[in-house]
Amino acid sequence: MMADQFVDKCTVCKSESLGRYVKSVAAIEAGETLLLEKPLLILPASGDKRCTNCFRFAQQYCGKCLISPLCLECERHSDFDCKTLSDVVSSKQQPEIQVELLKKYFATYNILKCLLLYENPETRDYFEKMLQMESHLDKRRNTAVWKDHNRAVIQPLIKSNIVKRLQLATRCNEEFLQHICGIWDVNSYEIRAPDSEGMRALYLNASMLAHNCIPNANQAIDDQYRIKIYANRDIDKDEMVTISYTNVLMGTDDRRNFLREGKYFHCVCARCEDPTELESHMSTLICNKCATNKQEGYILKIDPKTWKCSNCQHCLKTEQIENILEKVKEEVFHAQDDIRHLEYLLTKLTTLLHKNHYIIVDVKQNIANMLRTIIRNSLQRPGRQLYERKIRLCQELVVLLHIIQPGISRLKAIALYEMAIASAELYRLRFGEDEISAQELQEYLRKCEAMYRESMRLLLYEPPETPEGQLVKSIISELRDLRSDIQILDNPLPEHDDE
Ligand SMILES: C[S@@+](CC[C@H](N)C(=O)[O-])C[C@H]1O[C@@H](n2cnc3c(N)ncnc32)[C@H](O)[C@@H]1O
Repeated sequence: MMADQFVDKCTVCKSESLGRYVKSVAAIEAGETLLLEKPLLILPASGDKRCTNCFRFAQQYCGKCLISPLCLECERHSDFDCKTLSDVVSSKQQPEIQVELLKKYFATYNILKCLLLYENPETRDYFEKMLQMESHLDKRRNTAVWKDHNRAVIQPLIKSNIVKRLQLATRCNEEFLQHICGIWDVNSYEIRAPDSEGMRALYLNASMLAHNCIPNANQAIDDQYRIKIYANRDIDKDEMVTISYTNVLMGTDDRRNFLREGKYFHCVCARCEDPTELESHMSTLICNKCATNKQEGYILKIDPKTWKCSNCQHCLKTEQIENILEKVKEEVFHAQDDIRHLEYLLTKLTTLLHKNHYIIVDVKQNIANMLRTIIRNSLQRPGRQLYERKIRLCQELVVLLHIIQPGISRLKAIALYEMAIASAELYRLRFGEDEISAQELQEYLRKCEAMYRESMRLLLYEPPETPEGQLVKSIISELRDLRSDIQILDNPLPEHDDE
């Protein structure tokens, strides 16, 4: 449970607008580890009931304390938690603990886990540090999320009488419990559960990093739920160290909404403030007036209410754009899982949206994923068009990622890896059909080798026990095969003389 500190090159500062944030006090090189930290606590995602011992889905309760959720395979959980809770639950003191209420509103257990940090003298300091985290209590007061927590967690917890028996009893009023709920909503990281679904983890130090949509640091979580923060580019002395709280493949409106609704701030980073999103055009529409006149015009958001063509100055209201996007999203939804339909839609949408628009990128990602499955599961060798299409999609994604994730990027590494696999297969196929010479094949395979190497370079800083870390092993094995092919092409076997 020990919380590890940031390296000496980082320090925690405070400002009016950001609260606490992390800054570099010396130059940092791309790839340098800035923090490796164990979680303070892991909790299920909202609506899930997970085993408090192993985090698989829970089907029963601990036979001793009666309220800790467990899976069918786990019989025990933390000795301290179990003893504290069973003492409380089995005590004859009045008013009686409403165990059934706690079970019915099982999210109450998440807050109990936080309160148990205080009960345990060994973790009490961590609990107090947790309380210093930002909860945006005032911005959340009486909002839908506040009311939800009140209904499903806080009131049942208070009515169950359990908090009255804890050492924290006098502090455990609605406001205090809302503060803890807010801390989790604002500061927790989404992590992968054993079944690959999501759960949440809280880290005392990693929670202090500010957000930027083009961050200079990446986060990675290993199989023991430790978080690693590393620089994704060189960071100058006195720069703010930032990570991204959002998905980089979302458009500005969606990123800003996510940050406003979940993290309670308005992002003013370089990407959000630029209507072209640093020329990536991930939210740009095509001006059909200009297109009719065979001109190129891009419709960009120039203020919260207006979108304007960069060429003919034609304006649209934000509601009009929202209606267009709503319809497009519906069409995409109906085309799900049908690769031909998605390809058709893509052709249709490119007259309406920029080729890098986030909806187009999403459709392309869907197609690329389906192609991966088709290529992998084909009994016969898949047709070359499939490989060509896959390569093109990966190339386009890599070009886009150079703009929106310019430094060390996991997504770029994966796209390069998939591009290298498909390219090597395609060139081998073309060689097999006598379409390219041995020398050309060798040149192409060398290009694939360069892609694999670049992919590996981008994944070097990922902890080995993550899917991306494991990918490095696959790349090494692919590289070995590739090099052996290149070598054979260098020294072809002598022609077999049949006579
Ligand atoms: C995970 S916490 C970061 C630590 C927090 N500043 C503190 O003092 O505990 C997230 C909160 O930090 C602030 N924050 C982070 N990045 C920000 C940014 N780019 N602009 C404004 N506020 C930001 C917001 O208040 C946000 O809800």
